[in-house]
Amino acid sequence: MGCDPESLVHVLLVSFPGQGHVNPLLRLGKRLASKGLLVTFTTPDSIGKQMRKASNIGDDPAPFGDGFIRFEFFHDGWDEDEPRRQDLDQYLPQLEKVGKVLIPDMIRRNADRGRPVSCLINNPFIPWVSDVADSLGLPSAMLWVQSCACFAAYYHYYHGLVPFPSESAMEIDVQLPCMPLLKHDEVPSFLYPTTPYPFLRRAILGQYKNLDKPFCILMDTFQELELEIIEYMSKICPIKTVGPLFKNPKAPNANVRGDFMKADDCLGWLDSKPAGSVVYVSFGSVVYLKQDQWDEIAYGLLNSSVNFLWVMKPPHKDSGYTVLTLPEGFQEKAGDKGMVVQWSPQEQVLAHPAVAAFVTHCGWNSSMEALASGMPVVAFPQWGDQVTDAKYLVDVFKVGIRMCRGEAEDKLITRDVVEKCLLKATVGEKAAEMKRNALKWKAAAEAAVAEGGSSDRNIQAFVDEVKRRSVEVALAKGSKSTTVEAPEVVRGGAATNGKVELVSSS
Ligand SMILES: O=c1ccn([C@@H]2O[C@H](COP(=O)(O)OP(=O)(O)O[C@H]3O[C@H](CO)[C@@H](O)[C@H](O)[C@H]3O)[C@@H](O)[C@H]2O)c(=O)[nH]1
Ligand SMILES: O=C(O)c1ccc(O)c(O)c1
Repeated sequence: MGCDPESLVHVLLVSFPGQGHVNPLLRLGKRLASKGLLVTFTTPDSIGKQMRKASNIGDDPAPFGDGFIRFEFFHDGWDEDEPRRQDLDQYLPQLEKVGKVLIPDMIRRNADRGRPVSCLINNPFIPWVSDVADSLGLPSAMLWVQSCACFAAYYHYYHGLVPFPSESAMEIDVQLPCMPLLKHDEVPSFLYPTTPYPFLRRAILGQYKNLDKPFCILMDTFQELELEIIEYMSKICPIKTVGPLFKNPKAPNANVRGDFMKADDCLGWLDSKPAGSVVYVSFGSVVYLKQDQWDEIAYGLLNSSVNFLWVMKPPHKDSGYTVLTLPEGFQEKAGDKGMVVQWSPQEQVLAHPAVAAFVTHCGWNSSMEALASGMPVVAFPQWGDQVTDAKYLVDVFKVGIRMCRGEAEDKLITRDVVEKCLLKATVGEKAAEMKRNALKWKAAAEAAVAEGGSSDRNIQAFVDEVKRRSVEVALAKGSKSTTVEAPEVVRGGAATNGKVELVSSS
């Protein structure tokens, strides 16, 4: 292509500094860059420093497909070791105060260097980014990083459209349009009146206050996966599904990554294991289990005799969690059957033929990565959207079995239950059925992101719209515009809009 970054339409991606937020927004950035945009990714430098260290992020724009991606971090105004970052009720207002000054500064600096920004994109928890865009006369979009079902649940709660569990009726089921009936504990748990995390409810619902500002709500899901609810919510909000974002067929550049910690090398160990013989166990970046539950999982793994790869990430120093330990003699008993790491290269692990199943907390990134990798799951949700994702993985997508219902149940899952679930997910008819369904979702996910697929058409239409608006912005500002090619005609779809047929024994 041979063009220089300054000649491209420039979008600024602003991320909340959480792993589950950075990963999908950076993946979106790579997708947009591969379609010929200049993408700047920004988040506070407290996390930026960790990302630079873990992923060799350089200072120059990295070529990516037909475009470029570059990083620029900003200081959130607090000392490096400030513990208040762990308290969202304090940190989110601080981010807003600082960001409302520093993001416009960053945009002005870029304009001075011949890279005027044409559009801002944020993820949840930092809805003020669209206010910044508005104040500068720029369009904004938002990337929703959870399922459309959860988006709908929060939307209906926020607008009071259907009854949710309340202090006077704690255990009511919730019926949302175009969704299966959710039991009270399958609704995103931050909406329970008794949630220990009301600050997360406030953080998520903050986005809904500003939902009329972004011209587009991008989602890391795909049409075929959540067909009815996507169609329903699309009539209410300007939704474009663009997932699974971690699959980038046009530019699979694995070097640009957003990990906060360098992944331990476990792929060689996986290579040494027979196909379909390993269970991968990981609870994402924020969930931290109690020691007694950890012990039961440890014994369940040992007693089941399956090979396992287990992620045991260290807790954040200010999280208040005490460091988990493994039972005495665990590593010796496991021998070469088990590997314990602090952080894994999860995308590659899920794609590895040795892995048979994924014990997951059902964060949406992990859920999408599992579905799109054809990987059956054992659902171990704790809170938030995880309990809803678990319901979908098990009962709707039919790729999983349940090991627990969530933290709110306050129930110790014993080693016998862990062992039984591991065996059910790896051998026998149920395991085979889940694998068949998972492979169907993998194929559907690949079709969605392939050229002409539903997500590819949506991302192309979004890029075309950003280019069109960039001309308007430049005209309004009376400044010189970047060169904009005529928008490509949206191609006809190769993907079916039909349902993926699943097998089910229950
Ligand atoms: O050893 C590991 C463990 C995780 N990951 C990656 O880290 C991300 C984790 O994201 P997710 O599975 O969504 O979990 P959390 O980090 O816990 O995400 C938080 O944010 C998500 C988006 O809002 C929510 O869906 C979750 O419930 C919430 O816990 C994924 O991309 C994983 O591939 C690794 O690369 N290596
Ligand atoms: O979106 C969420 O549910 C969620 C909760 C806690 C986190 O730390 C996070 O990054 C996301």
